Amino acid sequence: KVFGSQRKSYPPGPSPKPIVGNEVPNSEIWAVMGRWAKKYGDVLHFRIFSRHFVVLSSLETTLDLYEKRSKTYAGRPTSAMSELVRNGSVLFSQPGNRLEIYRRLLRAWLNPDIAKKHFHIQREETNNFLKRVVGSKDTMSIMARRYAGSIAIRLAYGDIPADKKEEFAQIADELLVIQNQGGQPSRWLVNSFPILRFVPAWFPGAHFKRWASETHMKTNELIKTPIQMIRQQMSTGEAVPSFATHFLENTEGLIPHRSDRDDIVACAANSFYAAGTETTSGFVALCFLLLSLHPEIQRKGQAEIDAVVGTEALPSIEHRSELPYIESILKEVHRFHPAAPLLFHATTKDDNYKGYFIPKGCTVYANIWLMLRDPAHYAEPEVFNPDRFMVESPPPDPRKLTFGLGRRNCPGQHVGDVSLWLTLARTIATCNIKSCTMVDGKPIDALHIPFMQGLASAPEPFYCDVEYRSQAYREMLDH
Ligand code: HEM
Repeated sequence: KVFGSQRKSYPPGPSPKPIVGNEVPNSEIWAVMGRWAKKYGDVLHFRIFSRHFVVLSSLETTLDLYEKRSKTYAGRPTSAMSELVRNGSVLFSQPGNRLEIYRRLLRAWLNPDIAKKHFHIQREETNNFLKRVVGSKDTMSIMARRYAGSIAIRLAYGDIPADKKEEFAQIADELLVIQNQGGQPSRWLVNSFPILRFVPAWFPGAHFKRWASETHMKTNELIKTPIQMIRQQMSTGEAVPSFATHFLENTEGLIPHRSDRDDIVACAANSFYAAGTETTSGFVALCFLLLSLHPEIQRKGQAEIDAVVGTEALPSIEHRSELPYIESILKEVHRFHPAAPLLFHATTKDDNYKGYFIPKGCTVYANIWLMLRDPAHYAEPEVFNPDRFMVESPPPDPRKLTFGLGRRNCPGQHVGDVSLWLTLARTIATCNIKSCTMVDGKPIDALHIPFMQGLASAPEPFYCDVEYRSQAYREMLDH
C-alpha cells in the first residue's frame, strides 16, 4: 500500500532467468559487480531464486542507506539454514535487544581508551609473529592467522596457557567452518525455498534438517565451552582477568537478565575471533605480498623509521604521528584491497529509494572495493602507491569505509587499526621482504593478485622469503 504502483519497481540490473534468477560468478565478485555498476548504475538489483540483492556502488548511495537510513539497513543477510542452525554469531545476528547488548559489551572493551590497556598483547604477538616469519616452512596465510588468532583469543579470554589458547582457536575455527556452511545460498536448497524447513527431519531427502539440528547442538556446545572453563577457573580463583571474566562478573550492569549472562558473554567473546581473525590476518598477509613487489617502498619506509626511531629500538605506538609514510602505506593497503570488499547488510523492512522498491530481507551490498578505485579520488587506482596520501590535500582515508558504516560498523576497529599499524611498522623496521611465491611455486603477478572470497577476502596462500635487516633487529624482538 505504502508504495502503491511502484511496488515491484526494483532497481535496474541484469535480466534474471525464470525461477533460478541471475547467475553470479564465483570469483572476484566485487569486480563483476563493478562491471555491472558501469552498465546499470550505482544502485542495481539482481535475484537468485527468491532472494533479492541490491548493490550500492557509490559513496553517496552507501551513506544514504547505511548511515542516514541505518535503522532499516542494519540487518544481516539470513538464510533458512542459518536460522535453523541459530548459531549465536554476533556478526550475523539481527537488530534487537541482544545485538545492542553485544555491541555495548564490545565497545566497552574495545573503545580507544580501554584499547590502550591491550597494547602489550599486540606488541608481544607482533614480535612473536616476526620471530617466526624468517625461515618458516609455513605459508604467510597460516602464520598471519596464528598471529591474529592469538591476539583475538588473548583479548577475549586473557593470558591463558598456550595449550588452552590452541584449544580455543580450534573451537573457534570449527565454528567458523560450520557457520559458513550454513549460510551458503547454493549449498542448501532450503535457503532458496524456505518452506522446506517445515519438512520433518525423518522425511526422505530432508538431510538438511538433520544436519541443522545436529549443528545447532554442536555450535551451542562449542560456543559455551571456553566460557564454562573460565567459570570453573573463576570458582577456584584461578581465572586471569579478561573480557570474559569482566562481563561474567557483570560489574557494569550491562547484561540485564542474570539467566542470559553466560550465553551472551560466550557469543560476544567468540566474535573477537570470528570477526577479528580473518580480517586482520588477510590484511597482514597482503602487506607482505605488496611490500615484496615494491622493494623501493620498503626502503623508503625503513629510511623514515631510521630517521625518527633510530636503529637501536623498534617503532612503538608513541611514534605513530611522526611516521607519515608508514601511515600512508597502511592506508594504501586498505585502499588497494579492503579486507571486506563487499560490505553486506540487509533491510529490516520494505523501503523505497530514488523511486525503486527494496524489499524487506534484501541483501544490500556496498561495493567499497569499487569506491576505493574511483579515479576521481585515486589516480591510477590499480597501482599500489602510498605517495598518493603524502600530499597537502590527500584523498579520503580508506578506513572510513574499510571498517564498515552505520549501526553495524566494526566495533574492533581501534584495536584492529593498532594491530595493523604495529605489525606493518615493525615488519618494515626489522625485515627485508625479498619475494613471495604461490604455493604451486609460481611467481605473483602484481596486476593479478589472486584473492580468496569469503566473509573477508585475503590473498590466496603464498610463501614469503624474508630476512632480518640485521641480527640486532632479531634480538630486539626478544624484548
Ligand atoms: C583489523 C582489521 C579489521 C577489519 C578491516 C574489520 C572490518 C570489519 C567490517 C568491514 C565489518 C562489517 C561492517 C559493516 O557491516 O558495516 C566488521 C564487523 C565486525 N568486526 Fe571487524 N574488522 C577488523 C578487526 C576486528 C577486530 C580485531 C575485532 C574484535 C576484536 C572485530 C570485531 C568485529 C565484530 C564483532 C563485527 C560485527 C559487528 C556487527 O555485526 O554488528 N573486528 N569488521
